[in-house]
Amino acid sequence: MTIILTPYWSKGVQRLKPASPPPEKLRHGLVPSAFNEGVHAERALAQLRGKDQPLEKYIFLSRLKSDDPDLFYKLCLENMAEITPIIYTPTVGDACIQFSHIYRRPEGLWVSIKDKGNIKNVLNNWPKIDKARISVVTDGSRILGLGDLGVNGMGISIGKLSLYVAGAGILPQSTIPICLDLGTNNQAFLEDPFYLGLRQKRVSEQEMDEFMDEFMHEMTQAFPKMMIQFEDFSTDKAFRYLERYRHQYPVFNDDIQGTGAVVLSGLMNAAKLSSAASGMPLNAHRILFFGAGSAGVGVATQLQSFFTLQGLSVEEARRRIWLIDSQGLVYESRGRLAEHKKYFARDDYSGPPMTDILDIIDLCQTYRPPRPVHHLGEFQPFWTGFEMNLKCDLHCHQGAFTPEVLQLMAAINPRPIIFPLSNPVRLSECSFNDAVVNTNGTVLFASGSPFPEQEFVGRVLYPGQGNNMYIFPGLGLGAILSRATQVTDSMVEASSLGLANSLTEEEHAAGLLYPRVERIREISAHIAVQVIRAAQKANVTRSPELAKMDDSQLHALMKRKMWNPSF
Ligand SMILES: NC(=O)C1=CN([C@@H]2O[C@H](COP(=O)(O)OP(=O)(O)OC[C@H]3O[C@@H](n4cnc5c(N)ncnc54)[C@H](OP(=O)(O)O)[C@@H]3O)[C@@H](O)[C@H]2O)C=CC1
Ligand SMILES: CC(=O)C(=O)O
Ligand SMILES: [Mg+2]
Repeated sequence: MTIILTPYWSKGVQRLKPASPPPEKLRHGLVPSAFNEGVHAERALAQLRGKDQPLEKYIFLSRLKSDDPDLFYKLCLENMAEITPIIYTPTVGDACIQFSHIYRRPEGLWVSIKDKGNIKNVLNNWPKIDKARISVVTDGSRILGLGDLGVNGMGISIGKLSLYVAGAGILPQSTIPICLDLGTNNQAFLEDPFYLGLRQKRVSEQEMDEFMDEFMHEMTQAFPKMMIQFEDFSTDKAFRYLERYRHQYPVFNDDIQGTGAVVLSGLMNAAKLSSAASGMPLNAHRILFFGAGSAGVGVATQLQSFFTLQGLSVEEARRRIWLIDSQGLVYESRGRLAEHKKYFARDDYSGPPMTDILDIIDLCQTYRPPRPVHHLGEFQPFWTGFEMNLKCDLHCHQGAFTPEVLQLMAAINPRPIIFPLSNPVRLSECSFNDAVVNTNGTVLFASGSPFPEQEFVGRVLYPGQGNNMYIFPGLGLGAILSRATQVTDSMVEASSLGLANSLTEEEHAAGLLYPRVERIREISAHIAVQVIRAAQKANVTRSPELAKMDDSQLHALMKRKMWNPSF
């Protein structure tokens, strides 16, 4: 039996925790005589499985994490496929909606607009200041596809950081979930007596800019070794703050860049499978996005950059992208467009607004570029659509990929690539089952939240999970260990290529687009090595000693640095 301190928020309070192996003299009388750690882990798993509702499981695990982090992470690591959907999407979506109701004890840092001018002191209250390495920061303004959840968004920062620990072996004490309380426009929350945030509407853009400038400055002062992940800011803020700080601080936006990387990776593997049927390389595809927000435009940007590496001109690459937003096809002459949509807006369509997805697919399919483009398959009569989006207040668009859409995709593609990436599950644009049935089993599928495998005419088909959770743990680990001063585009791209080529023979043979989640640590180590190499090339590292290591030494270092639960 060892004695450990309870987590930072109740400094000074001591609590007993069985540890392995328990020294006999401390142990006697403090635990039941037949207590055994192995059995205890099984007991905890049985308790978890005994709960009926996903939210109850979430609450159980959340309590377990604060009582006994070693046991919590042991269970996570040994049961990744079962536990990830509880601590992360989809259940974390319900947990965020209910956060103020299920709240039990503090976890993470809360910085509010009332702290403006005093943020330094708030950050300095963090007890493990010298250990801090990674923070996930949200302002709760666009949590998953659930809209403005105000400070309830803390649940997403907590969930992502649990995956940093489980998926990349970051020390639990090195993680800081942060929620910025800048008000909320969610009226139901403002009227909810249990709501944990300020009772005020969101502050103006100017006020938020001033707050963010102070916050970012103080973060790097208080935590000089910190990497910052921006998470689930609403579209305009996501783009604005990434641009504002990315060249000044080590920061990346998970929804724009992490999603760009994970989707490019899945698409590369999907294109290999589809090209076996069509002979068409990835850079010859046309990509249709359902949703033109931070995720859609983030992925489009990542793909465009990849296409240029594959030999397309910037203009040719741009023309591969088609965007749909809430008003339909995004094109220049449609009228005023938000800044982030302008670059990919079509300039070769000027008719009336197109709002029907089937019509847009037709237009995209029959589109011919203004100038002939040599050997890249531009004139092949099919395209690939993959799609994403949807906000919470738009529940009617859940299931936007109707049977007709799926059937049309299957009619024009031997292996249609369909990625319904919206989270959580209930906002998915289609289910795996619908995609399989309506494409006669030919679909190459990845969704944001997990779906079960399907049997189809005697074969088992596996859905992919195209979720940035495959990227950020490895990207963050690489950035932390190289002590990167910035997160460059090349580092993000390296994470994507690292993920794409991390599948085993067996995973390729099973037709998977992403590796099995049980291998997440191995994958994160692999990604981190690629990220470090990219950081070195870009001259943004502060760890010169890593440059002297070859890849296998670096890989071994990653493994050594990973924290393991001591249960
Ligand atoms: N799988 C993954 O790893 C990730 C998944 N996501 C998921 O993607 C979804 C979107 O995220 P994000 O892009 O950041 O959100 P944003 O709010 O930035 O963008 C949403 C986009 O959807 C469009 N839209 C809304 N309603 C409709 C509609 N009825 N028809 C067509 N388009 C519509 C919006 O149009 P308009 O611009 O006109 O308002 C906007 O372009 C969320 O569900 C999120 O959980 C996000 C990040 C990663
Ligand atoms: C996965 C994720 O980051 C999102 O849905 O916002
Ligand atoms: Mg997100």
